[in-house]
Amino acid sequence: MVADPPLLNTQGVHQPYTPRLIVEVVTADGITGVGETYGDAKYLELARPFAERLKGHQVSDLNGLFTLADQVAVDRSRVENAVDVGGLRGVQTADKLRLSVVSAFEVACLDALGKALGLPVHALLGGKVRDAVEYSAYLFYKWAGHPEGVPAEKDDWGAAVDPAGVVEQARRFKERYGFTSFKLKGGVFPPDEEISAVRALAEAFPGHPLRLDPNGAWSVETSVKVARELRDVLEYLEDPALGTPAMAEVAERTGVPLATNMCVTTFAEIREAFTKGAVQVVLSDHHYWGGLRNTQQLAAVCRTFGVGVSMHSNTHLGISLAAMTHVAATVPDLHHACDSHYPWQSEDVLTERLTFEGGKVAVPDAPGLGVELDRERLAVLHRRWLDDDGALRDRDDAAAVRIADPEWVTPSMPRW
Ligand SMILES: O=C([O-])C(=O)C[C@H](O)[C@@H](O)C(=O)[O-]
Ligand SMILES: [Mg+2]
Repeated sequence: MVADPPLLNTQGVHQPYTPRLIVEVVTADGITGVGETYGDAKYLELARPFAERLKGHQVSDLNGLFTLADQVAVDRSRVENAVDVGGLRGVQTADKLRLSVVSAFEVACLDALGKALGLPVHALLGGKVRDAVEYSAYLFYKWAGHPEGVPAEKDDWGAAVDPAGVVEQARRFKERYGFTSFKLKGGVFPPDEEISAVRALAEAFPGHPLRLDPNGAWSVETSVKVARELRDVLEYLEDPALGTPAMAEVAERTGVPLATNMCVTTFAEIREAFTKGAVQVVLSDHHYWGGLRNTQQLAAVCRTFGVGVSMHSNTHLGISLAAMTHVAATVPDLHHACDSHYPWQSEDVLTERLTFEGGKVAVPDAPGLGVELDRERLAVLHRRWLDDDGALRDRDDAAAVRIADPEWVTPSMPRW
């Protein structure tokens, strides 16, 4: 479990620790490869039997991973009527769960294969077309600390609950990491307040690309209003409303580009969304899409339809950032900076953290992912998971708010 600051979203607030699953494959020759994905119980339940089936499998047989995953049963009660990560990434299905698990193993196999061949992962994916991948700062409304009585790592970011706080946070992101584009997680405060925050960012950072992402918290009418008010400063609006028909209406009525990591999360959802003009940029979460090669395939489909592609992230560690960076380096038409939670994570399982210079991560050229697992750090984070009584083993952003406000109920959507 990895320390996470009290970041606010429309469902609640991040708990002090978030579970991540670290996967390690070992070849017959003793070469190891690492991967990372979501670590809630439902992912672990699937990863264990899946790992059993992989014994004796070739690390180069990446297509075979999907066939094997289909043989692993998913507990239907885990996915029926469930929404993933507190409802922030659309409806959960057995297939999406399987793909998220496969992604960690695919990355681990690529890491091992690259080390065996002396090639970086990007070379196994066809070769990099850029030497550094650009990321945007991922701004969050944020409390100064977790609710009283909750033991957690201290962070030095302070609170951000109004436009001035958001601008200050952005300034520090720019100073520390050189980011030049900013994504604000919205859906937290009434839309007018979030419009003011984006306006304040536009004034403080003229010409910098800005995005606002309320995770589908607005009705079509609210989305249209916000889009019209911010059209002159937004690079894109991300998931203002839930679902393809609502997104299509907002796009049609405003002409403001819409991005998504909620209404297009599988290949099956592409046809309707693209035909209706519902989205102009698809943001791949490589875990959710089933790995790096599926992300490349998504990019090819987007290119075919003239739709943009980029990547978004969730709370994650350096293995996932390295994986994102390798695949992003191979996507020819990457015209929007990817977003990453990584700067919010004070902890990692790597011997050396990845760094952002000028808002970019240099594409590693060492064999495999180019990262090394720090087993001691991993053991510390694992010990925290073992010691947890179960309260934090599944991410639950509403539970974290209820500690401060017992009356809190998860808002029904659209919230505004
Ligand atoms: O772009 C997004 O929608 C996300 O990154 C979803 C995340 O779950 C984010 O909202 C969070 O972690 O609070
Ligand atoms: Mg989003």
